[in-house]
Amino acid sequence: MRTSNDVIDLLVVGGGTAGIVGATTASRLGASVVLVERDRTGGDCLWTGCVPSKTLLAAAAGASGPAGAAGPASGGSDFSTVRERIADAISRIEPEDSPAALTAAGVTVRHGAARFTGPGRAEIDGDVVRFRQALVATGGEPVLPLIPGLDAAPVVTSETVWDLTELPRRLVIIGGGPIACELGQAFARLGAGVVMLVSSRILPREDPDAVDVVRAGLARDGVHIIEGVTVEGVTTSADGGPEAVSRVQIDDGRTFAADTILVAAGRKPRTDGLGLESLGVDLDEQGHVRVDAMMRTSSPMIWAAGDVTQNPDFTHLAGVHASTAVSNAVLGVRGSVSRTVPRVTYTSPEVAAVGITRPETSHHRVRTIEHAHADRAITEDRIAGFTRLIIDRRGRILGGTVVGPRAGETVGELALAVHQKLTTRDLAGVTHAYPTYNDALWQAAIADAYTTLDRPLVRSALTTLVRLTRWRVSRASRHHGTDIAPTRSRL
Ligand SMILES: Cc1cc2nc3c(=O)[nH]c(=O)nc-3n(C[C@H](O)[C@H](O)[C@H](O)COP(=O)(O)OP(=O)(O)OC[C@H]3O[C@@H](n4cnc5c(N)ncnc54)[C@H](O)[C@@H]3O)c2cc1C
Ligand SMILES: NC(=O)c1ccc[n+]([C@@H]2O[C@H](COP(=O)([O-])OP(=O)(O)OC[C@H]3O[C@@H](n4cnc5c(N)ncnc54)[C@H](O)[C@@H]3O)[C@@H](O)[C@H]2O)c1
Repeated sequence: MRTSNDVIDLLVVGGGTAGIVGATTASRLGASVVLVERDRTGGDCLWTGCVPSKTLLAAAAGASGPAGAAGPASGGSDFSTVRERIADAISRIEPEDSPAALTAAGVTVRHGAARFTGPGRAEIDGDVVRFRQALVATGGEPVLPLIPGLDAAPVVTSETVWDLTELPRRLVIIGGGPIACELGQAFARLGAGVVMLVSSRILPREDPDAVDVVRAGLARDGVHIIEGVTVEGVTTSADGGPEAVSRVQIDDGRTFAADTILVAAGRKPRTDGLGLESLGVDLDEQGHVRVDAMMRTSSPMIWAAGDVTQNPDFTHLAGVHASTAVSNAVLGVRGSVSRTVPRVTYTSPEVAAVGITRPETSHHRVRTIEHAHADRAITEDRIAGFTRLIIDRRGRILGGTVVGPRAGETVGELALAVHQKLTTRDLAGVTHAYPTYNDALWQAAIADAYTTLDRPLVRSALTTLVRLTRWRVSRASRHHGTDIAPTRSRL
């Protein structure tokens, strides 16, 4: 065991989005920083998450599976093209997350698995490191539910699905969250037969009306969705391996054949074996590190960000939270993270949401613009969808949902409105370009702002203003000898 006498300002454990943003921010602020990564810097987002999944979706959009014009892209060569496209996207983004880029930003990168051994001390594969403060950014990993026979079946998760060299012919997906929906649709569009078995409904966090639109989109692409079921067991004729044919049984007795089973039934934090107990860091029942709004853990000088915490698993949140955590740590300030968190599921159509998505009191009102009334959607013949706002009695926008093409782009403006506590009058007063999809957001705001005109006080003030203006205009025109006043005033 080797011990360094240097005490570093910040030890960052994990080199995913949270670790990279945390380490580079702290270094920029002038701290001495060591980042430890046991595998590859870049983390889930780059290697097995956002980047490959969004590239897969983009590649599949051109294929359009059983229902689309282009027909199935089931040939091995087509799938290898898809794989190449994914590898290419990763390789183009990877340099930004590389050890070289981190080193250039002033961060010392160590390869190895870190473990805390006591206050201010950690071990990296046997070497002792001493630190003043630490950021825990070890992320999370897929949960494998306890289903009899699953361990002997040809199972992939979001970590291993990228290793498939052939397009599955019969893919059964266990789960119905964003991973299941995005990958399920992409594989169906590429030509795989896809069955999705979900214990809840799909996308349980989203507005049910929006989910209806997404569900119809998935079904149109050939995804067979069965919700509210329990997967009881899996039997496999061969012993794992790519040739294995499994049957997945659900609680009503039906079985579904699969050459590949994608388990996308939630994720769990990576906190086992980290030695957090030696520091007195509190974990929740699932093992997430508990953090407050300043990203402090229960142990002084230990901070955490990203999927390892109880906050939602999003790359944007991992980055923003890590930046807040290390700024607080290094500068001794007390910044808090915003509670306004947009999210997007990149199915076709996309569903995006921010803030509250349902009225929470009788004073909250809902404004919905169906995309059948949005001219851009009509011109593109993609009218399935809507833009919905939740508004308080003072007209402030509390949140909303957009489902339809490019919903993920519209939600940025909605997030700004929620974050800045803007009213529908504020939004209505901003000219939006025509015809765009976020024109629907503008229409919803205008429709709501107009309703304030119907309030008795506003109505009476407007009537008075109109009468006054009519009188002024008549008087001015008489003065200039261009009498346009009606012969009998309606005043
Ligand atoms: C299929 C899929 C699609 C996704 N799509 C999106 C999306 O479109 N948009 C979005 O916002 N989010 C998306 N996500 C979620 C997003 O990927 C994560 O929220 C994000 O990557 C979390 O970053 P992180 O830094 O917290 O963790 P990670 O990226 O998991 O990084 C943690 C790192 O810590 C390392 N590590 C763990 N333990 C140790 C240790 N003891 N010592 C040293 N190193 C250690 C790991 O090797 C890993 O590299 C997706 C996720 C998946 C799986
Ligand atoms: N576009 C994005 O931003 C994006 C994309 C992918 C993943 N992510 C992040 O990763 C997280 C994890 O995604 P996820 O899709 O794995 O999980 P999830 O926790 O969001 O959803 C899990 C789903 O699986 C179902 N399920 C759980 N156990 C089951 C079982 N035994 N049988 C059948 N169904 C079961 C649940 O009912 C739920 O529908 C997401 O919540 C999200 O934060 C984000």
